[in-house]
Amino acid sequence: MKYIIGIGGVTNGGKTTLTNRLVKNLPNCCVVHQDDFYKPQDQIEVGEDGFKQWDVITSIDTEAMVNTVKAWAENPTKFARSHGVHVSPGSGLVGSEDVHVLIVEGFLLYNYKPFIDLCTRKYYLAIPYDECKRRRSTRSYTVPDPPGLFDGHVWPMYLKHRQQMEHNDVDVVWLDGLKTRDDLYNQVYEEIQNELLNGQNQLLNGS
Ligand SMILES: Nc1ncnc2c1ncn2[C@@H]1O[C@H](COP(=O)(O)OP(=O)(O)O)[C@@H](O)[C@H]1O
Ligand SMILES: O=C(O)c1ccc[n+]([C@@H]2O[C@H](COP(=O)([O-])O)[C@@H](O)[C@H]2O)c1
Repeated sequence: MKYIIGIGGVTNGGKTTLTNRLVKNLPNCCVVHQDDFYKPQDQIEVGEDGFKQWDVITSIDTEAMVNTVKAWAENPTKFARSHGVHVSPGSGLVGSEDVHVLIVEGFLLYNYKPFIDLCTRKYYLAIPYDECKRRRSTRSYTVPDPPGLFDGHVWPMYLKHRQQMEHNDVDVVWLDGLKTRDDLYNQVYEEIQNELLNGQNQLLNGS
């Protein structure tokens, strides 16, 4: 059985922190990071505002990302092994080779329908403006933020994409990124485990 879990939401909402912990603890779990699909820097457009437009969907090779997710779905065992993920042998119960989980983590996951359609469950981490700006100011990206980028580009694009997602009625599970790391992890881990158990029970009951 295969489960694709999206961990989306605002920049610095805690997506990577939550993802890293889930990946360590879920059975046969692989991960895809949306940031790894950024187009080369010279292909990132400069907007009328003078900023490089990092926070728009066209800056990401979404097709390549979806193809990677599909490659996992075609053969999760092969994908896991080629990405150094240990695959546990088993009998069909949770924790066995028959259960495979892929976590896809990124800030613009739910504005691209081909990806939305692949997801079993879609989480969305949100934090308020002040906290987001504070966390972002301590972060160093491969390309450092120029002065004014957060207020001039990052936050307005976040609001725009979030509105678009809500307008399209994407059925996300909202997560309050102000909760502690432990609380977030425990909530999401438990929900995913329940989903895996339900899937196993349905299989055992033949439904
Ligand atoms: N639940 C949390 N509470 C407080 N700080 C957090 C929490 N989760 C992550 N952080 C911190 O916020 C920053 C961004 O976290 P990260 O997981 O990299 O976010 P994202 O992947 O969403 O950009 C890091 O400094 C991280 O330690
Ligand atoms: O990863 C990169 O190469 C990169 C280069 C420039 C900027 N970024 C920023 O990465 C942010 C998304 O990643 P994250 O982990 O903060 O959700 C987004 O807000 C971009 O402005 C990321």
